[in-house]
Amino acid sequence: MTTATLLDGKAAAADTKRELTERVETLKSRGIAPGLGTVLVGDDPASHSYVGGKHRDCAQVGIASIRVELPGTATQADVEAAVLKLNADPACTGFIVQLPLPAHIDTHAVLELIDPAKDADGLHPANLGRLVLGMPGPLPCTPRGIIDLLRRNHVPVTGQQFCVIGCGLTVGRPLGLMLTRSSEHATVTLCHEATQDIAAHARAADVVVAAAGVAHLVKPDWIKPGATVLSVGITRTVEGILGDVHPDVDQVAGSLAPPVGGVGPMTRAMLLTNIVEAAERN
Ligand SMILES: Nc1nc(=O)c2c([nH]1)NC[C@@H]1CN(c3ccc(C(=O)N[C@@H](CCC(=O)O)C(=O)O)cc3)C=[N+]21
Repeated sequence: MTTATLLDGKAAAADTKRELTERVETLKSRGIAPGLGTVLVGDDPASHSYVGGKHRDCAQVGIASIRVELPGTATQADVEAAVLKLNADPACTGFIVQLPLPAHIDTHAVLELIDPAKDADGLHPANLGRLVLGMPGPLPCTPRGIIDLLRRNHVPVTGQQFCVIGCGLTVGRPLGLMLTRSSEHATVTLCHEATQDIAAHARAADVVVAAAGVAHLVKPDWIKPGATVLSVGITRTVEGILGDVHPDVDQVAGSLAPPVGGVGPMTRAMLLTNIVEAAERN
């Protein structure tokens, strides 16, 4: 039995960061200093580790970073005040509010307060609307990272059949929108909790994207031999990180993005790309 070719997100992210370092130099020579802001609420260790990674990335490519941390007891008004402050801060050219926010916070109200021109996640309603309309603007980082990872590995997209499992705000939903744009023109089946026979949809696909957050959901017999598979969702257990794709899928797939070192590093690289592009637009 053969094993799938690795879709190496770490290597692709390193290439992206090299390209961005040059663009940041050019911006600085024109007197523009890009700066990423992050708003982190509460003390979830995973969120702290992600945000820490984002600031390390910024330092690598020469982007300044502004870190705002609020306690888990922060009120709606506290979180909204932090957003308004970054909107007004000229040193911050783009920022994100790390999700998920604590349950007592109205996430949509917070996202809607972000200045759309500083929305580094592409999750403001105006920017999601621009995506639907095919207008230029910041794009959600994980779907953008998925498409870029496929492109850098010469995996065909146009005309291909995609099965996207999970239709959350940060991955599945915007990925479906991006893949069906005229620049990609893929055919997409978006599956979710109420889908009957997800396995049958997956078996019909040239590319399967698993972003449901259910450990080992996608089994080897769900995959058409030679298909491309991306394991995006993760579940943290005491034994370690489990992806949405069962490890034995490696024996059937043609290429595979693993749950660690796959799409994650590309998500971070696309955040930097959004920051640089926003600075270039202004
Ligand atoms: N407003 C907002 N925007 C996001 O983009 C966002 C978010 N909130 N909340 C959480 C999810 C998750 N996410 C990841 C980013 C990088 C890795 C990543 O770099 N992972 C490393 C491993 C890191 C580890 O060990 O945990 C890897 O795959 O090699 C993972 C997950 C961004 N998200």
